[in-house]
Amino acid sequence: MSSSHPLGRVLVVIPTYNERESLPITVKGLFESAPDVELLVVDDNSPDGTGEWAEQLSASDERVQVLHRTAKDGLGAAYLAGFDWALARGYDVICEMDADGSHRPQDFPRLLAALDDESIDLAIGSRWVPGGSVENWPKHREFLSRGGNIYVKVMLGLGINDATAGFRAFRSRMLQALDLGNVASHGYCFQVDMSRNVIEAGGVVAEVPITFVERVHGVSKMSGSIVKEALGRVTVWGFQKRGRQLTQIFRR
Ligand SMILES: Nc1nc2c(ncn2[C@@H]2O[C@H](COP(=O)(O)OP(=O)(O)O[C@H]3O[C@H](CO)[C@@H](O)[C@H](O)[C@@H]3O)[C@@H](O)[C@H]2O)c(=O)[nH]1
Repeated sequence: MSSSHPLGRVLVVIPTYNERESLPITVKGLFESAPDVELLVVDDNSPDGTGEWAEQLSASDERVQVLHRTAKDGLGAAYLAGFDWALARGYDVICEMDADGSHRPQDFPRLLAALDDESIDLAIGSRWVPGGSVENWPKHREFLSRGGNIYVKVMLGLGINDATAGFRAFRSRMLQALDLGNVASHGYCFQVDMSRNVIEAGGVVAEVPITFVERVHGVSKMSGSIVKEALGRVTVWGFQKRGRQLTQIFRR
């Protein structure tokens, strides 16, 4: 299918694990807000039938494709599979969006519009910039997200306020310039990993304020191991960065 979107062919990748109730609402909202984009659902063999539902939709809507994976293997691996799929098919813009309704479809056109500026390589829908907000998010999650982003800022100095955000639009040329085979993060740390890779490759990031809404259906896949992975990797990347800086200073 060829899209008539002014930015070219735009693909939204939605990773799913047990989102049977949320996904139909999200997809309906997405196509109401942006009828000229395409959708790839990357499902990790959800026991609740999410993948089957997406497959049925795909049969009746040519804008929708489904990538079935055999088992739950984390958000990062699902997105990487989706990016590979999309890059092999020549999309111009590749987006990330959660299935659970946290990313409001009405914010999506504003997110994409950030790429109207040719110099922007990645647009991030951000909770932690002026105008951004969260609704009904449990206090401990807000604390974790705010605290995590402060830690990322201190350790990595990326200049991004919401480096863990999962509502994103990448220009494909940016993804092509990255070594995606080296991105090993499984959980939400994947978002920090991608932010870091984009900045280190010289990419330009814009943050667009969004309202992040706590899901109504289903449950978050957040876990202790996801937090541990993020803490561990960000700490290692931070020390590696400082090591590189020190080496440069001593070489002068
Ligand atoms: N295919 C697949 N999808 C997954 C997996 N784990 C999670 N997902 C999907 O990834 C999306 C986000 O997962 P949630 O578990 O709903 O995330 P959250 O708790 O709302 O977390 C939000 O905050 C994080 C921290 O700021 C963000 O990093 C994350 O993107 C999201 O916005 C959902 O569509 C969910 O089904 C997995 O192992 N496999």
